[in-house]
Amino acid sequence: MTILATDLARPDMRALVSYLEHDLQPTIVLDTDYNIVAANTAYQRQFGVEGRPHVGAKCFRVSHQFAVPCDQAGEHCPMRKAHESRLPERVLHIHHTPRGPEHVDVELRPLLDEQGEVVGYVERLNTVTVASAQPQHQGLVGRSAPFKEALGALQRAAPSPIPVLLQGESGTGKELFARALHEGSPRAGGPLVVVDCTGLTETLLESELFGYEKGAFTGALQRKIGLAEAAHGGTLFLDEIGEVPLAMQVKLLRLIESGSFRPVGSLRTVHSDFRLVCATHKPLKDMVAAGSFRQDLFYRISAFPIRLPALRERSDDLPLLIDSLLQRLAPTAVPRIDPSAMKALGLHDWPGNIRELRNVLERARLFTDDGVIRVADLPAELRRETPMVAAQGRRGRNELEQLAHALAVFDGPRSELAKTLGMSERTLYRRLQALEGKG
Ligand SMILES: Nc1ncnc2c1ncn2[C@@H]1O[C@H](COP(=O)(O)OP(=O)(O)OP(=O)(O)O)[C@@H](O)[C@H]1O
Repeated sequence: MTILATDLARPDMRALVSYLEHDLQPTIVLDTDYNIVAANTAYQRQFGVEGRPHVGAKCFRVSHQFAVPCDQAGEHCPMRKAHESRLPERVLHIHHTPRGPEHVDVELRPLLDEQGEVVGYVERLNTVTVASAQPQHQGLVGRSAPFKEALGALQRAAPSPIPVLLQGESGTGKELFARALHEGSPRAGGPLVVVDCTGLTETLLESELFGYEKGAFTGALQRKIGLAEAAHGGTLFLDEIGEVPLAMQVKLLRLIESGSFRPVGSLRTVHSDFRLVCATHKPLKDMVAAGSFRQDLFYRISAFPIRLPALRERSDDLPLLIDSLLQRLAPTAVPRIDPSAMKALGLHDWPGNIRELRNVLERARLFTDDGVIRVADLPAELRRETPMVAAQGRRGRNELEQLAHALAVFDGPRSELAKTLGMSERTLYRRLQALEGKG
């Protein structure tokens, strides 16, 4: 461990530093003037550049490339707070690292002298692996303040068994967050079982969730284990829990409270040990007031609510999300977006959130033939929002030509193509006929 010759190099501090050297977590020691005075090997390995451990440098310069402390640059500074409270502080920051920007969970502990004065700090850094601040082929990406707030909450909840309720509009990434919670938890090695509660009748939900015995009902030709049992040792994710019929809610409550249930047509009680994560886009509290959602169930599932921001609240993330989604849609030839199209995307309200963004990009990719997405490749409602921009649309290529191009490059069933192009299958069929008539 490298130590700078300062006050913190006193014998007692040397003892502390030698202790930290054995920490597998990247750890640094800071003085009260933001100087890094010692860094353990784990830190040097993860954050050092070409063997330079950053000792002697200011923490805000190393981690953020700021010229001033974080709080003066609009970031939350844990040092300022720890100095006042004399207590440990934890905060999620985006740090500049040799691998580019990364989400880092920063834990700062003040070091106090005999008089209780703060003489320095120990900072432990934990790189967040379940989300990325750079374009990524999979998983959660984001770096805006509302995204960081949700991610910070996820980081807090993940290690504990507490039930989490993910609340957000459709397409905001509730399922991805549930996956990240599972992956960040001690149950990551166990199963993640997703149950979509939409459109299921009470009987169907019950047999799906609890399983059934052979002969329990017509069509039950053999015994089937339920999803609650399949989640044993892992996470049970109940998506759209607001859709669960009232009559079924009491059985769900029993399952959550005791971890026990009876498969349909069975006398035996099965026990399953799972961590519960639920999601909804519905206002459950209002539903409780209206009598359509049980209050006791609501309190059971909402011990740790996390609100996922709508895409329009995190428009700073749009370029990063677009880069990531394009990499995912076309990994071998990632299309570019021209500035006017980018502007049009930025002006849209995104009621369907990231799912809508993904569909728009997928559609646009099918319409571009030179690898550059332009305003003309965007759906009409996005073009309408930017009449000026739309007027600059490149080609007079007619709709049938665009369709012919989409057909040539789309690899999948026609029903999917219709969905991607935002038209009904009938409309697609009619246009295809027109195309054939032309050819
Ligand atoms: N932060 C994110 N980074 C990258 N991709 C994301 C992010 N959030 C969502 N997505 C993508 O957006 C799409 C919708 O996400 P997801 O299905 O998780 O949303 P949802 O909130 O569960 O939707 P619904 O309520 O309709 O079930 C998926 O393709 C997902 O991969």
